[in-house]
Amino acid sequence: MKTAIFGAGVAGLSAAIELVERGHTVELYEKRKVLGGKVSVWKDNDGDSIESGLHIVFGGYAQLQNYLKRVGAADNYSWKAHSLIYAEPDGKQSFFKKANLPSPWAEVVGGLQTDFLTMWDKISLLKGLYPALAGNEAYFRSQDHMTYSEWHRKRGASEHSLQKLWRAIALAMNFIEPNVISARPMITIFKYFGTDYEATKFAFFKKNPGDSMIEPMRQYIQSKGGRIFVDAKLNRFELNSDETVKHAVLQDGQIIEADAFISALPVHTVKKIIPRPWLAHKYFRNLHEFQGSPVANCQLWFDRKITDTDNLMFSQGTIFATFADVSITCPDDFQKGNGTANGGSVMSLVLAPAHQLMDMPNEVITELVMNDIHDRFPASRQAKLLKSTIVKIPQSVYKAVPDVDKFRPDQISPVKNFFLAGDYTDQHYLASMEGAALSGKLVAEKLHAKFGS
Ligand SMILES: Cc1cc2nc3c(=O)[nH]c(=O)nc-3n(C[C@H](O)[C@H](O)[C@H](O)COP(=O)(O)OP(=O)(O)OC[C@H]3O[C@@H](n4cnc5c(N)ncnc54)[C@H](O)[C@@H]3O)c2cc1C
Repeated sequence: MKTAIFGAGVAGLSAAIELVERGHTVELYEKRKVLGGKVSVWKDNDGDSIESGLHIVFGGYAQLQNYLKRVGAADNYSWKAHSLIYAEPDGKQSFFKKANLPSPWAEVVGGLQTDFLTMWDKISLLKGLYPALAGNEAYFRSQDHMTYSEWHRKRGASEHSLQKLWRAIALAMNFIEPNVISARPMITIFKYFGTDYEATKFAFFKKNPGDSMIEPMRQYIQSKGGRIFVDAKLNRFELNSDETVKHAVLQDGQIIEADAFISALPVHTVKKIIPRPWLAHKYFRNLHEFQGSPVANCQLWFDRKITDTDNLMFSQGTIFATFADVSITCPDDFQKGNGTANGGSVMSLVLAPAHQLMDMPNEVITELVMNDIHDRFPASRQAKLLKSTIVKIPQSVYKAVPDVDKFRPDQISPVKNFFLAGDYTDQHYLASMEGAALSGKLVAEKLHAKFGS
């Protein structure tokens, strides 16, 4: 059984791992020179690692961690202290620290001790968010018709906690505001956050996601006989008379024959390559319901440390939503002696919401970022900025807006030899590395069940 997979992000790589292990002949085609998709990392001319985006592994990412173990990368990430850290003006920090108790007491006691919420915030949150903590999947799905802001206000939770606490979470999860994101993913996260201590721990890759995860995945797939081609852009599918795929055609005209074809492309690309006859199926037409979230990642190299925080940070009222000093959190890469790093901070910052940044010159964006950095990290005012980079992704993960969840497609399509994988396909996580990993597992299991090896 020969399977051709298009797209070497986490979804395509995960599907390849599963299929080579089941004895399939696997060929993986990636349009870029670098693997990993939204998790990709490459070196610039100075030898510095440039990330598509700062990436965190959550304790609840069981499937992703399973793959990291299988490919020999279980020691390539490290857990950080279990708290949400908010960078405040003038270098202050506020914390939501989980207490050392079983859930939900860890969260209740931690929440009550939090200094950046008022007593009214805390009481209204406890009362207002209860249905989320007690809810199940059916309840979460039933709330998908409204935005998170609507849900929050309807539950009587305070406006201050919405802006202070949950706005940062919405921006971190999906790069969109709470009055845009659906209530469903947010309250699903509350459930995890409020009831499962382990699920909400987070870890950083010791080097970067490329070296610590994508490279071991590549090596593993190739060691099992899988073949990976880069600079290999899928152009189109040509069909048999029964509308199954006859073969795929790459941009350079090369024809790819296989028994089964998996698209592990981002949803905005899949929409462009779906052959016209397939649009007779609602399954394929539904893909047009998805829009990508714009996001940008900024990296700043300083000549000295501007923070000593070894963890993810959030902030409100800044151009960046989540960020970290990767010279501290990812010590095996962004440290003294590597490229531009000279012992100073290397800030990696996710800029969101980012729609207004997509056409802005990078120098202007860097200036805006630096203003906020000076405000949140006063030590940076004495530091010299050695270098900055910006990566813009106009269409990253799909926008989890109200009523879009129901359009997430199953991995099995109505076309007998064509399958979908990707973080946007139907699995129980939002678009994320775990969602992509789950989609890769599901597509391989379903394909294998249908065809065998
Ligand atoms: C800034 C940022 C920060 C993030 N932070 C986190 C985080 O902390 N934790 C987390 O879990 N998730 C995070 N995510 C989300 C996570 O990166 C994605 O959900 C996940 O990586 C998506 O994987 P995927 O394989 O579904 O898609 P992709 O990564 O988009 O992979 C698709 C692949 O298809 C390739 N491709 C496209 N067109 C073609 C073509 N025509 N032919 C061949 N190949 C093609 C692409 O180059 C790409 O390699 C973040 C995302 C961004 C952008």
